[in-house]
Amino acid sequence: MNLHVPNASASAPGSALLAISGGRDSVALLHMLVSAGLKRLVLCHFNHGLRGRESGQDAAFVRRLAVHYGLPCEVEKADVITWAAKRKVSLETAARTLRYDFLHRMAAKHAAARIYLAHHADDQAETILANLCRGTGIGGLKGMVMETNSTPALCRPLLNKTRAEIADYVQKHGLSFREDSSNTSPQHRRNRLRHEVLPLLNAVYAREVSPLIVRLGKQAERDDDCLQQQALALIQEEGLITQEGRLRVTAKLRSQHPAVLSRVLYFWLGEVLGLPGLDSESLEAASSLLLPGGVAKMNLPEGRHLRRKAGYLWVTEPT
Ligand SMILES: Nc1ncnc2c1ncn2[C@@H]1O[C@H](COP(=O)(O)OP(=O)(O)OP(=O)(O)O)[C@@H](O)[C@H]1O
Repeated sequence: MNLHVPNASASAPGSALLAISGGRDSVALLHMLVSAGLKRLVLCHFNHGLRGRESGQDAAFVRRLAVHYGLPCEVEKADVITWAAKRKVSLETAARTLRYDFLHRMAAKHAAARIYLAHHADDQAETILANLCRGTGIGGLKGMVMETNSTPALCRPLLNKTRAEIADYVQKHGLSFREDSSNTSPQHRRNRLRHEVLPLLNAVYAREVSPLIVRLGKQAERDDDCLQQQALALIQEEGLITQEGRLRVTAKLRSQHPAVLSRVLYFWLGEVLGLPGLDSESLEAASSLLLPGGVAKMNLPEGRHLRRKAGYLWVTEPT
């Protein structure tokens, strides 16, 4: 299997982490990364403790893999259930948040510039479909990116490979891995997409729909990048964002295509002000505040408000 592995040369500076569950995909990626010559790899496993004894056995399996490959290993356990209950979030959200927090701490500890994840094309199709059903804009249609610009970068070298290709690889190389019993539980929406929705779509359209969804994701990424660049150039040229974090409503801003407008608003509200829970619907509604004579106030998630007055938009915090 041809795999593009950034930073694989043995002389590359710094180390990299592999987020490893012990499942088929991350075990395959471990084998590929080592085969590609990546030497300074740290295996990182997060024990969510959600599957009783099975969770402990996964962690023990990953430790044995690390010994087998002669690589360092970090394992951490957290009480995901209590954490989720305290913050009133779903177990899935809590598990993801705590796992990424662990991975970022480990990246700092090992001065790692990259975190490898074993997401593949079928995961990508499920992610895009899930985003679609939650009410995404084009941004959500992009799904996951192969490599983020962040530090540390999140790298997904398997994103173009299908689950079947990875299964073939694992079989060909005789790799053993852990089966996750929760991967079949219909309690998780993700599993229902995987085991019920996608097979039904395949049957209805008499073809594999995942590659089509992945292709749409790539097109969305390209088009969205172009619109984002236009929006960022406009923000800079016009000096749209003030030091106090307000948005200047200029004639040039108002004359923009709605696709550019919504990206200006997303950049301002999401990236600069860091507001959570912005979906395409609220961005569209926010665009209407830019129109002369349109509404001058709208509700934002978490009790905030967006207001327009005297040529500026700004956000008021909940009282
Ligand atoms: N417990 C964990 N500890 C560390 N990394 C994890 C863990 N669970 C998942 N990951 C990382 O996140 C990626 C995506 O997670 P996902 O839940 O889709 O994978 P999985 O089906 O549990 O495992 P795998 O991808 O290894 O078969 C994994 O490929 C792996 O890189």
